[in-house]
Order: sequence, then C-alpha cells, then structure tokens
Amino acid sequence: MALRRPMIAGNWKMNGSAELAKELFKKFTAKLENDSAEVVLCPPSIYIESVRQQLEANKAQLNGALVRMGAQNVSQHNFGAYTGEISAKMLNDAGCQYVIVGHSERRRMYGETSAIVADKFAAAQKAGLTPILCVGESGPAREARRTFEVIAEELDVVIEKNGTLAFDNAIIAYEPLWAVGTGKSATPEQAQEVHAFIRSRLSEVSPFIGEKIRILYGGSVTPSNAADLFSQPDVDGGLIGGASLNSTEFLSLCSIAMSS
Ligand SMILES: O=C[C@H](O)COP(=O)(O)O
Repeated sequence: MALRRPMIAGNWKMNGSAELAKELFKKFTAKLENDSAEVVLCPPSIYIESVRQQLEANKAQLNGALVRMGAQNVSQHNFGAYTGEISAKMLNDAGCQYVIVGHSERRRMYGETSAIVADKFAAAQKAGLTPILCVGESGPAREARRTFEVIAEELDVVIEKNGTLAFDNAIIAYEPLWAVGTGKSATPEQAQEVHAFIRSRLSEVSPFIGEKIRILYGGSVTPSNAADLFSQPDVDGGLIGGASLNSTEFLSLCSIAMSS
C-alpha cells in the first residue's frame, strides 16, 4: 500500500442521471477488486440519495472496494434563508463524506472568493465532512509565471481561517483552469511541480500533514494519460470531470489508481 491511499473522485458536474449510477455499479461490482484506492462519487445533489441507495444495495458485491459519496458544493452557512443552498449537515445526513469546495467553475461563474471558499471549508469540517479543496491557476497566470503565487494565495486564505492542522482532514485538488474540460491536460512534470509546491507549503507548518495529505490532479484526465500523471510522487489520484460520465473510462481510471 502506498503511503497515501490514492483517490479517484468523479465530479459529474451538471451531468449524468440515476441511470448512470446503475450502469457504474454494474461495472464496479464486476471489476473493483480491492481497497487500494478510494473512489468518491460526486453526482448532482438531486441524485445523491439515489446513488447512495445504489451503493448500499451493491455493497456486498463490491469486494471490499472503498466507494464513498461526495457533493459538488456546500453552503458556508449552517441554516437559514438561503434559497437554493444546501448545508454541510444536510449533505452529511444524505450520506456524503466528502464535498468539493472552491471548484474553479464556482469561483469563476458564481463569484466564490477565496474567503468564501475558506468559510465553506470550515462549514464542511464542522459537519463532519472532508473538504476537497480545489486550487489552480488560469492560462494567463501560468504564462506570466504566476502559478505558485496564485496557488499560494488560494491556499493561504484557507490556512489563515482554518489553520494548517485543519488539513489533517482535507484533500487538495490541483486543477489548472486551462486544463479543465479542454482536452489539454497538464504534463506529468507540470502537475508534479505544483503538487510538490503545495505539499512543501503545508510541510512548512506541519511536516506530518504535508506528508499525509492527498493531492489530486484534475483537468482532462483520461485513461490514456492517467498512469503517467498518477505515478508522479506527489500526485495521489485524480478529480475527474468528463471521464467520470463514461462508466468504462471511469472504471479504468479507478484500476489505474489502484495500481499506481
Ligand atoms: O472536477 C473536475 C475537473 O474540473 C476536471 O474536469 P475534466 O476532467 O472534464 O477536465
């Protein structure tokens, strides 16, 4: 077993259906053989319950594979007049263990600042969820050699609010914006460089947490580039968008993570 158990998290975004979950589990039960990687399913909130039911119904046949539920977003508030929002406790009640916070699509399209993301991170942990914190630079920022600066800013706001020790119960996903949904993945070397930077930043305060935290790569991961990405020393699996909607491809990514 690797020092850090690899993780494959499938972020369906606003895609998929209850049928997709059925198809996935049909393939999972035949092929997911062990617990050497953790698999997290993050369907749209409206499907969390039906996917969780599928998971329960298939548990006995999963051969010990670790398949868990996650959500794509959470409110930073505990309760109240926030129409359309879902609290961390509600996600916990619905059977989620993980929640994505700070995805670039939410930062960019829904005005989520790093301060809001830090509050969501805190709300998730308070309700017993593990946040999957997304960070990543835009194409222009990379061209201007500002990658580390952007990542450090996004990380530091969360660290300032929550403390480094909060990362004892968190996952980080490095998702360069220019690689998300574009078909142009970061190279394994580019991913490794940023993952090592993130790990060293956390290690400055806590070597233990720096060593332990799982850092996923996200951005156009497919079965054809996953093995090279996941074999990098600081890449602990992937946050998968498009390929999580194809059960054959997603299962293949799980298998690659299991043997990485
Ligand atoms: O959350 C997932 C990421 O945004 C990656 O999406 P993608 O695999 O479609 O590029």
